[in-house]
Amino acid sequence: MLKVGIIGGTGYTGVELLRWLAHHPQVQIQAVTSRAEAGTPVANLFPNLRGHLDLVFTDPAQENLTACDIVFFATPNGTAMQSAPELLAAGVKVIDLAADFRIKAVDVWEHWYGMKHTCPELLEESVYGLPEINRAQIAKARLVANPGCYPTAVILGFLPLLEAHLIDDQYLIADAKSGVSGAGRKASVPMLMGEVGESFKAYNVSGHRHWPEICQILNGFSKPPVDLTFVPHLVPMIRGIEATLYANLERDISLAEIHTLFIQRYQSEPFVDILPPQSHPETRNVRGVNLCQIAVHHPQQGKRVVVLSVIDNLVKGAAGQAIQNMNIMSGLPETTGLTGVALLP
Ligand SMILES: NC(=O)C1=CN([C@@H]2O[C@H](COP(=O)(O)OP(=O)(O)OC[C@H]3O[C@@H](n4cnc5c(N)ncnc54)[C@H](OP(=O)(O)O)[C@@H]3O)[C@@H](O)[C@H]2O)C=CC1
Ligand SMILES: CC(=O)N[C@@H](CCC(=O)OP(=O)(O)O)C(=O)O
Repeated sequence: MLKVGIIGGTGYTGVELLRWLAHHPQVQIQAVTSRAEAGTPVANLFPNLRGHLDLVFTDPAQENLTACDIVFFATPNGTAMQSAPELLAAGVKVIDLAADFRIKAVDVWEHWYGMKHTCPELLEESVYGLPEINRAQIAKARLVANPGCYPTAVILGFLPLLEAHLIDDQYLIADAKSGVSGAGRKASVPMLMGEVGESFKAYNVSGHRHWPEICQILNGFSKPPVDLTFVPHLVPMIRGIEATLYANLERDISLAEIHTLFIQRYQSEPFVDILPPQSHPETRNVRGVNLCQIAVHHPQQGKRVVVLSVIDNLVKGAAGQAIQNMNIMSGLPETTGLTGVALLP
């Protein structure tokens, strides 16, 4: 059994980790922390876990996690970097759901995250935890940087086209929409029902911190670096991300051929599902499951390809992908404890 610790168990990604790990056949949760709720039984705060978990939140400052095999950080940016070096030195593997180890260039990270990195020496070693591109490195990693939610949806959508050099990498557009759980569980006025409900807006159009993350990964498949415009939006739903991706085709190609390219690229990926051409993926069809559904379009058979990509931000965009990474790092079948069907309606 894998001994697992979770730092930040009261947030949305933390409780999502608990929901999945409570029934993971190879996991024993050793500790789950919260500063504000230390001493509270987990099931008191989250009654959906009653009967599934018999744990009490503990104070991270009092918790010794060096006996764990793996520790998940489901904490704000800038938290995992404070304790990761000590855990790694004790032989504990670390999966950070935040962004501390996602960006390789420390100056870029410090610019976008507005703080000093406390262990830049770990940036080279950390592995970007997107199994669809980095499976072999994840299997050997001690430190995994779980991808951001928007980057997961956007990268998986553009990837087959860039790998096949089918599109102009100097003109990429990602128009993405997220539900409010993407902003976390902490109270904030802009996330109130009265502010978000019955409304729809773009935000951070001039620059969102996921832009350098997406570019860093896409640049691995492009020379020169990609020119990407990324525009996030907030929609009045709780879970889900829909990314509509636009690119210009470099040569004549039919929709059937583009579709075949996607099918072949992801044919052995358990958590990427390519829908029939011209489908319209819906966030509700991936709600609560570790899955990215993608469909391709070729409007008017013109020069533009449009890719639609949906995920649940808390599952394939966070906790589910983190458990997928844990399975790979531990030599377990990748789908262990991660199967399920989305709830409709
Ligand atoms: N929500 C989403 O869709 C996604 C989130 N992420 C990332 O995952 C991380 C967690 O997100 P989310 O669950 O939404 O966040 P929340 O704000 O909902 O939860 C944060 C958790 O971290 C704990 N925490 C806060 N500060 C500290 C600290 N200094 N030391 C230890 N624990 C701390 C909080 O509990 P307490 O204060 O009681 O200790 C709480 O349990 C973030 O970095 C986020 O960017 C990534 C992908 C998607
Ligand atoms: C709707 C909303 O606010 N979404 C968040 C992104 C999600 C997130 O938590 O960011 P990471 O994936 O980098 O951890 C935002 O735009 O800041």
